[in-house]
Amino acid sequence: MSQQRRARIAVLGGGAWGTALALTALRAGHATTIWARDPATVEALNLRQENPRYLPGIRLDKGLVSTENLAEALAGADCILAVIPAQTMRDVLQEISGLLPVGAPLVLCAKGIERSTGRLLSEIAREILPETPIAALSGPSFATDVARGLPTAVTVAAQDPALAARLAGLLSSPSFRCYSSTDLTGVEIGGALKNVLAIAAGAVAGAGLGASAQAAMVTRGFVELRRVGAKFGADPETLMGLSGLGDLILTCGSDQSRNFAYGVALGRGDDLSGLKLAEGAATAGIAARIARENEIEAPIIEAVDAILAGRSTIREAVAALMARPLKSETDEDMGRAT
Ligand SMILES: NC(=O)C1=CN([C@@H]2O[C@H](COP(=O)(O)OP(=O)(O)OC[C@H]3O[C@@H](n4cnc5c(N)ncnc54)[C@H](OP(=O)(O)O)[C@@H]3O)[C@@H](O)[C@H]2O)C=CC1
Ligand SMILES: O=C(CO)COP(=O)(O)O
Repeated sequence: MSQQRRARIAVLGGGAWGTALALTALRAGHATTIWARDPATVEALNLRQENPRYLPGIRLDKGLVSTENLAEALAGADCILAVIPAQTMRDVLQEISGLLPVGAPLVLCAKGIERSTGRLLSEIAREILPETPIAALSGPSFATDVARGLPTAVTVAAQDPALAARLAGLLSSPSFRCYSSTDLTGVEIGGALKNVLAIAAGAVAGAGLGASAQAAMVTRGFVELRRVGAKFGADPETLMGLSGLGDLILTCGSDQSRNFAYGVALGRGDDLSGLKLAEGAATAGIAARIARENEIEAPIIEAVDAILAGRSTIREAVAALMARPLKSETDEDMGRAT
């Protein structure tokens, strides 16, 4: 879909993905303001066209504006991109309620499930901002690739098909292609759970268990992602798309993924403190709980949770996975995957 008129876009979050998405909005022709809470980041974005903390070494396009003032960032915005970690989303949405321009859609760009409640980010947003149209953006997209202008495709989902299509048109540019979807839940589940599976794949790599084990882990992990998705009412086709399978392919095999890198460190037995944001570490426990409470078979997600919680070692977890009762690879349970 072609680019739409010049709009005002507010991006909440001056991290790697917030900065990269702000660049895409700018490149799509929109007046774009980043809200960041860190004064040094605001100054670097405004005065030096760089974000040394989160995108070191990347020269940013001219024209990006940043502010520490939330009301200033949101004033007159036609669209708001929420790009802060999933576990902080509730607090930030509470901060912006009362400041949002009427009718301006909120696009959730974080990938995770709220640890304390098991809620998807769209559910939290609807709870706090009942009048605001809600959408989500997800898919295989490393911030550094996007900031460098490398070709990238993602999915933008909203329950209202017209809103999804409008946002896809608004945010697309020659190097950033947005597909639209009405399966908001599916897109959110895919993005949240692939992070947990990327930790599993990284742990297998870090523990030196081999490429074959890694492929098996990703494939069987994808079955679990589809099972959980089915329980939430996600369309299986969505999970086969950019936000499910696409993002798994990207993040389960690349050190560029912070979740994969976290898993590698876990597998090697390295110190995990000081690593970059790995959303899967926060989502694993709640994803495992959701699976248990809904009687969904999700042994890999449960293993990641058990390892992170110190209840199991990687070798014990892998041995337990290998010792599970033999079964058919596919059957009639949920999209034929078991
Ligand atoms: N990086 C990527 O390639 C991609 C990331 N994502 C998703 O985007 C989300 C954000 O990731 P990303 O930008 O990479 O993370 P970063 O760690 O790079 O940046 C996080 C940003 O959020 C800010 N922040 C953290 N907590 C709060 C808070 N309580 N209130 C306000 N601001 C806060 C940080 O501010 P401060 O510096 O002050 O701490 C920082 O600006 C994650 O859910 C991630 O999964 C999705 C696709 C790609
Ligand atoms: O979600 C991402 C790419 O699509 C980024 O992955 P990481 O958060 O693992 O770096």
